[in-house]
Amino acid sequence: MLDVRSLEKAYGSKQAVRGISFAVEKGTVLGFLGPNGAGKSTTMRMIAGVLEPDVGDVLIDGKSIISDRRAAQAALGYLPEGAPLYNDMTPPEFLAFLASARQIPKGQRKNAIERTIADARISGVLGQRIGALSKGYRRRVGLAGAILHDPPVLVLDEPTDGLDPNQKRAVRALIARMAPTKAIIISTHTLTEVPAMCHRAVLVDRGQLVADDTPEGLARRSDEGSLESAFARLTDQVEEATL
Ligand SMILES: Nc1ncnc2c1ncn2[C@@H]1O[C@H](COP(=O)(O)OP(=O)(O)OP(=O)(O)O)[C@@H](O)[C@H]1O
Repeated sequence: MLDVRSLEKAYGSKQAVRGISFAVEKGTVLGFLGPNGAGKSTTMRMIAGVLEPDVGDVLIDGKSIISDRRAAQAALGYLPEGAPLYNDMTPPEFLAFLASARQIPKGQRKNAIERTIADARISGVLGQRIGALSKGYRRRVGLAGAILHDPPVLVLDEPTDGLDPNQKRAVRALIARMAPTKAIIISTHTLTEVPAMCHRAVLVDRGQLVADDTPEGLARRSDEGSLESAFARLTDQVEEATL
């Protein structure tokens, strides 16, 4: 359902992504892990079609993000890092705006917005301006925007960032509910939530993929058998290089 092929991206002389490939099938939640600066957000932005790769392509539901971008983006929901939102709008105004931009048929918009408000658990803040919401609620409104058109592929850059434990649990539950019918990629720095949330984990380091395994398989690659120690071992050189 999502096919990431040999992506490369440089910012000037900085090679941020150096040939990343992986595929995600329907029913899979993939944790996209790596240290700060590993290239996760850059890769996710290329998958979402907001940043053009220097090399490579991404197929979303069979459509190329390069040569058939509109069709590919129609099959994709993307929550960017620190999601940009329209601060003067209320959440329903924002969702109505997106429903129109996403060309959801007029007769289906009300239902889509109501379903999304319930799924993202934002019914308590519908009358408030997005700019006045707490960070956690803004994150959930961003998530609502990503799932409004019920896309088969979701790319979520740190969806639980800034949420309190209850909200984190609600987002994890929402992802679990959506998982059987979608291919989902989630980046997170909270390794403890990976086994609970993800079927597979891809670890990137300095722009390259260094592991692609189940969370349990990844954890077994360290002597201690924990995800934290496997993460440290597999990305160790970067830690030393930056000390
Ligand atoms: N717009 C940009 N211009 C120049 N360099 C950039 C830009 N965006 C990212 N980089 C660099 O590219 C590399 C990869 O950054 P990226 O944000 O993709 O990493 P990340 O894995 O998402 O990191 P984090 O976990 O800190 O969010 C880093 O070295 C970063 O400094």
